[in-house]
Amino acid sequence: MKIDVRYASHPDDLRGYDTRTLRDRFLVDTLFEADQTILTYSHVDRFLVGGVMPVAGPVPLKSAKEIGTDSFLERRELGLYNVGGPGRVTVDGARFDLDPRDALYVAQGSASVQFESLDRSRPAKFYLASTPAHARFETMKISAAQAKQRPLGSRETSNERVIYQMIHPEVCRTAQLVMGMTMLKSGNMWNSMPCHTHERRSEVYFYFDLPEDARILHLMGRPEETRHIVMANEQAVISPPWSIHCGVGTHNYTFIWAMAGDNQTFDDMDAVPLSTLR
Ligand SMILES: O=C(O)C(=O)C[C@H](O)C(=O)CO
Ligand SMILES: [Zn+2]
Repeated sequence: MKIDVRYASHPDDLRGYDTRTLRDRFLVDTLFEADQTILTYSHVDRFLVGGVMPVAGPVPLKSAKEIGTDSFLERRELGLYNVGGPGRVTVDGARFDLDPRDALYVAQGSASVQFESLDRSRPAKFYLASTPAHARFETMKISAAQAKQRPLGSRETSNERVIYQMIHPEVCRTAQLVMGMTMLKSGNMWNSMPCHTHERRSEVYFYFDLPEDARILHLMGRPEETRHIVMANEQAVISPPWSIHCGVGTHNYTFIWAMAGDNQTFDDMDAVPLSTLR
């Protein structure tokens, strides 16, 4: 298991960041390596994000000194998506088979979690997001068909997309974690534009379904002082509570968003008028 620790930063710090520093602080550039658990521990809302790609055999989810408990989920909850081939997650002996784009919420207090691929020639890739949890709720598998779907945007503004709210209070109860998937329609490149902030919550975006030679320009920073991070397929980016988070691709793509903080109110966003962006 590998864990990279990221500290929280003050918005004013961004003024002095060069490209390398910006990427080191916010970009999670590698999530999947065969039979490895690759995690990033962010001090922003104590988010843990990462990936597991089991190839040779099952991979267990282990705790670590950075997490500070005997088992990973002793004081945390976990949301995950399969973005690879067919896979299986076993939680305290209960098996959950996940097709591509299926999600699983794993309850706080679950003692053992194990990941495996059902077809070694097409390994499963599990994208994980975990946050501290004060209470235990039900472990639950959620497919895109069970999601609360919210179509948004238009072709004219190149942001026609569907938001699939999956680990969301109306679908699956959690202590604080809220997760979903946004799929852009073909020919549409912009996500989350017009953009927003929500100081009550922080967020992590994980981009996938992007061709290898395509890129996304992810925008972050305070609305009046923005920066961009050039991102490739299957990379994630941490958005502190003070930051906008939106992007434009050279091709359409899908992304998984995960939020944690003071509320679970998806629509509690502070819209940023385009005229104020700098
Ligand atoms: O496409 C979008 O717009 C989104 O998916 C927005 C994210 O869900 C988000 O940032 C929620 O706060
Ligand atoms: Zn947001």
